Amino acid sequence: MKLQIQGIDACHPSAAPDSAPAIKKMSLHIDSGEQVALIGPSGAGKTTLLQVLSCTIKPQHGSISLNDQKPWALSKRKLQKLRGQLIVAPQVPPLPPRQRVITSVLAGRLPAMNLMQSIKSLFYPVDIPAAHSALSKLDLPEKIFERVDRLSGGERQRVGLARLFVSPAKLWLVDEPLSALDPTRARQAMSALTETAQSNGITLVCTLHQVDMALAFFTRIVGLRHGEIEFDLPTEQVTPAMLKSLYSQYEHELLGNQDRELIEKQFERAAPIVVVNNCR
Ligand SMILES: Nc1ncnc2c1ncn2[C@@H]1O[C@H](COP(=O)(O)OP(=O)(O)OP(=O)(O)O)[C@@H](O)[C@H]1O
Repeated sequence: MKLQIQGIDACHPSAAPDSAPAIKKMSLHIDSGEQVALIGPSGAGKTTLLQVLSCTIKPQHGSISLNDQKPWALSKRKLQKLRGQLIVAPQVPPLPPRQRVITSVLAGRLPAMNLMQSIKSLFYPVDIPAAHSALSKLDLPEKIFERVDRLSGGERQRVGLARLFVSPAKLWLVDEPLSALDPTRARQAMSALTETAQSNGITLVCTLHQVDMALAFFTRIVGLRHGEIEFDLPTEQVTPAMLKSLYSQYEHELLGNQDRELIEKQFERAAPIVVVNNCR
């Protein structure tokens, strides 16, 4: 799916009336099948941008189009149909506690279903092989019939990501997919997401706090700060100086607990990290 925003201002519906827009005069074009990482300090507007792209937040100014359709000019029914062509993976997936993992995973198909199909699917999870295959990509197939409230935080996050793999959507909007994952699992998940998206021609837009992951797995990086795009570049053109400027006054977010020299070396690395696919 192709995305285009032009001169967008956007605010959260619950924001104070006098607050500055979370997204300011932003323009961005993303081609069908592209994989883009959104990085930047906390509060930069990454999640808000995903909400604008998912047609959850209506911009105050500017225009947006998805596959050349202007969502906010569509009828309710057509807007719903358009939303069915995309899927959002929030940072904390909304998983009903007593639900089985299989049902939660297959819920990835709900946005593309009508009401009757959705209700039926909640009671009769029919496609066990698809759920199993999706969970296997994240090394979690043995939990397929487990209850969601018996999973760890990282396992829940992986269930939320497994939804993407069963969805027919052509646009994946993924918010902080690695926040509850250890480094090995994080690489495994990132590898599964980018490889599956690429082989299925899916457009992937993903917010990340882990800059090294963004540099290792994405070909295009958009740096956001204070609701504006500070840079939008092919990964190989992103320099340590740009990253320092993007995170200036927020260096703790960039460096975390790692040594500055180590992370600078990571920025300079051109080749992707070697991914361990089976880490059990
Ligand atoms: N539900 C909300 N209601 C009102 N304002 C909000 C809401 N969510 C975010 N904001 C504001 O919008 C701005 C952008 O927030 P956003 O969540 O998009 O940033 P972010 O870059 O995703 O941050 P983080 O990395 O911490 O998730 C911030 O100033 C924030 O305070």
